Amino acid sequence: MVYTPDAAAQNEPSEPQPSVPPMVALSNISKTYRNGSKALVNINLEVKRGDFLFVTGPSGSGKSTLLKLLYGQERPSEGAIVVNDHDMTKVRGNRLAKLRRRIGVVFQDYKLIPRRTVAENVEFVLWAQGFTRKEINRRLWPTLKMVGLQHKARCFPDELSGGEQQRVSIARAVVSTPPLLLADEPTGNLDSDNSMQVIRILKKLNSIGITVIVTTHNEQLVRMSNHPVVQLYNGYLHQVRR
Ligand SMILES: Nc1ncnc2c1ncn2[C@@H]1O[C@H](COP(=O)(O)OP(=O)(O)OP(=O)(O)O)[C@@H](O)[C@H]1O
Repeated sequence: MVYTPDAAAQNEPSEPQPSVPPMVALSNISKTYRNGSKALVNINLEVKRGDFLFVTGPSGSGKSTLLKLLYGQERPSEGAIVVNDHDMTKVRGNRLAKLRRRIGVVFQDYKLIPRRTVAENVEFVLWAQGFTRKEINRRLWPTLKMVGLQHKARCFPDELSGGEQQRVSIARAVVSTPPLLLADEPTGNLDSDNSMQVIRILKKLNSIGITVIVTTHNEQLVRMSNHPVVQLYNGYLHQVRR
């Protein structure tokens, strides 16, 4: 899977080329929820293919809303969103479902299936996408190894620590080698050692060419890295570090 040459080549980071469209482009995006809550105001943001971006900001500043717009769970009230060459304001139904398979998503609360083992949780994504048994096996083990959990394959989620559960959810998000990975507060429930481990894995995935966008309010994690940072504050976006 992620570490085989073919998968890596598929996502290979490339030199900046003016003709290559960005992975994510938001133009004048605003989002007001039905109750009148203004979550995002006039956001302009471009994320190039192969980039690693931190989105920071206090609670309620619009971080999760931004990611929800990127994977099509919410629609903007105004503006244009293009993700991996698709206009997210227009896609619906089956096309949206298909598009979402090309976006890995990691959540703060893991969202694992409780009665399925680690291996089954990760395999499930591939089954749902119609992969063959042979291909599932080919992808499963390198992915579990990448997150350091091959020895926990037969465990159930409630037999794992929080950090391990989060690593399963990362494995599940990337086992189908999506070109884009969104992680919404992936370290929110973890201590600092586990947080660092999660960020290291995300960086490793980025190094093989996956575009990664991570939201966090953990300033320490952001300071320890040299990746670009944007900050949301009351729905407004500011560039903090390029
Ligand atoms: N489904 C919803 N309906 C109405 N308002 C919402 C909804 N989801 C979020 N909001 C509001 O939109 C604003 C931004 O919320 P969002 O969850 O995007 O912030 P956040 O930065 O991710 O916060 P946190 O760090 O606490 O998760 C908040 O004021 C929130 O109350």
